[in-house]
Amino acid sequence: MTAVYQPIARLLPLSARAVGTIVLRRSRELADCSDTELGDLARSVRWQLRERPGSSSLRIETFAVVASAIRRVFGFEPYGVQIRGGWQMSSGRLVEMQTGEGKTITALLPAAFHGSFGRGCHVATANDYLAERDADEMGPVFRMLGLSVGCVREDMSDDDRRTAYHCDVTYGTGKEMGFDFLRDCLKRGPQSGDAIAPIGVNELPVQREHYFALVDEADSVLLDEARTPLVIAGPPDDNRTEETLRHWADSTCRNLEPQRDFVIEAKKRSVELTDAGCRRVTLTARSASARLFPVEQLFSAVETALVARHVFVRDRDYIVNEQGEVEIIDLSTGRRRVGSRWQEGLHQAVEAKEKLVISADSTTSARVTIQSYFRRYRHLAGMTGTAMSAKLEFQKTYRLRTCSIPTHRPSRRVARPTRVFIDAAAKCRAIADETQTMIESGRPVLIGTPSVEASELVAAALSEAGIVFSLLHARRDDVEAEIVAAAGQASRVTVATNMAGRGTDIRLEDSVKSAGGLHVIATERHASGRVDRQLVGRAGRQGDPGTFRFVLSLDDELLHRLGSARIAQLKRMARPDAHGELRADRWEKLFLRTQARIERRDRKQRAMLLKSETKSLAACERMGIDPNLEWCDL
Ligand SMILES: Nc1ncnc2c1ncn2[C@@H]1O[C@H](COP(=O)(O)OP(=O)(O)OP(=O)(O)O)[C@@H](O)[C@H]1O
Repeated sequence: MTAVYQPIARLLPLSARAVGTIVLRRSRELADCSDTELGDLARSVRWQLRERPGSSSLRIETFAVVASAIRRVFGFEPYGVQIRGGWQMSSGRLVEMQTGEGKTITALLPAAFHGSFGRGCHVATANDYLAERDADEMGPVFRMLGLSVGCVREDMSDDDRRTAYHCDVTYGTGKEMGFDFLRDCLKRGPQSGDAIAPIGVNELPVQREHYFALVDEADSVLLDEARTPLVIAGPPDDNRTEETLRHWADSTCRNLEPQRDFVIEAKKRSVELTDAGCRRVTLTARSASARLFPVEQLFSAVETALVARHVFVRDRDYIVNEQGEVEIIDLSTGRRRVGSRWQEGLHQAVEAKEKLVISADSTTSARVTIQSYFRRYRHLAGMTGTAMSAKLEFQKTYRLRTCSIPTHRPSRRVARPTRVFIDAAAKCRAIADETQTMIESGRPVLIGTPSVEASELVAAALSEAGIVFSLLHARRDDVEAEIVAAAGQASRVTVATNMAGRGTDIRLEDSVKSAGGLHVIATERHASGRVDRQLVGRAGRQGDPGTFRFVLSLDDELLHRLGSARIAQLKRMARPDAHGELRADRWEKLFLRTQARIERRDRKQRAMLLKSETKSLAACERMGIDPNLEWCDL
């Protein structure tokens, strides 16, 4: 009978390519057996694997069984390159597979393999939409093999979370998993020392051991999000004094003048008061309660208020939701970071600027960096379309070796030459013209913008040109799945922030494929080149036709880091044509150089965070205390 495991006689050494051939051959042999027989075979292989976890023959059989289940559920079998990618991940590698090559299906192979050991396999993705989508769509494959699947979401109760983590395979965002780990640390309490008993102590943890994590969109989860540690806030400080201070600082900073009273450090996103500014602050009238603050605290509050007013922009860095709360927008994903708050009074300063109720400033109870959270896993693997450029960082930080998997079919994605304009208005006009040309030929267009604010600017230009479009950004995340599902229809125009730039699979109608596929217009270069490559990777997937173009301007957010004086100077030097267009061959380099500089700075910032974390971990280890709990008196 086909559904009986037969060890493969001669196995090693085997190349990943040969593994692909063997797995496919074996999975085709399993085509005749019933679903029940396949499930029984999966169970029997699983028990044997627990006895002999290192057996390559059993791993191949597991892959063949998963490949067979994929064919039954989706109607197609995995490609040889997907099996190669899955094999590398099951061996603890980080795999670069081009955008649209089918990484979600590929992940089933290593996830089912490691999920077989009954110790939990965590599939960490970049956002809730992807986690839920993948758990729903991939669930039937795991269930056919007798493996349980769960998904952790932000709004879940502890009991539901515990159930999800007790499944063989658990989907969720990297952040949510990190926060669950921290909440478990708080429940456990410090391992030694006279610490204050935490809230919820003695409750059961929700997570089990950290056995295997497979990180999807690995560069976003492990690098971009790793610049800020995950923090759980403790009990708030007294709020009345805070409120007085923030309101006073906000009204004071309105009377201060840039350059004379304060200097903005655009690169560091900070503001410093000059001597004249300090004098002006000291002389500003204060209410009785504001007089209680020492002068240094007043300076610092005014500087924070100035940052809130001049550096942080509504609808780019944050939105104000219907409940009148400030919600931070993650610049690399374009999504709201629910529950996240800026520290050191900045959140309150933004609330004062927006005339909202000032929330209490919280203290920190527990924290962990993304780096040290994922280094806890016994086995770590990952996949993304953009890994090779950060290969060294992955190796150094996570001890992850990166390998690149070729595409199944040659890519038919074509880059159209970049266009650069003198200002945002000229750029938006050109975007509207190009969109009009594309929709006339029956092609859908995806216009990627870096912020809610920028997407509304483009939207206004399209409306003016009479173009109908759908808008997707952090304030409209409830209609995300609907908009993405329609984005591949003929002549459909979608304007989206980075939310649609990663992971989204825009499926094309047949007529669209013959018209030339999806056209992506990237309206700015992002602070990271990887994010740009992800956005243009929405076109030309799975060997489909597709094109993309960068349309930039000297008003772009990326160039703000150069400072307003330098931008004004560049504009004076520029020689635009009658439509405001510049010679891209000369100007594109400016964008690429600025981007490279920011990437270097971000890399350094992550390295520094890891260094300081490593030091404090070593100190905690020497003292035998839990390094994630802040109330421990170090
Ligand atoms: N073996 C296969 N045969 C046919 N279609 C496939 C196969 N594998 C995946 N696909 C399809 O390819 C499309 C792209 O898949 P998916 O979104 O997983 O790509 P991806 O590599 O994760 O892309 P991205 O990097 O943009 O997230 C999906 O519609 C999926 O159903």
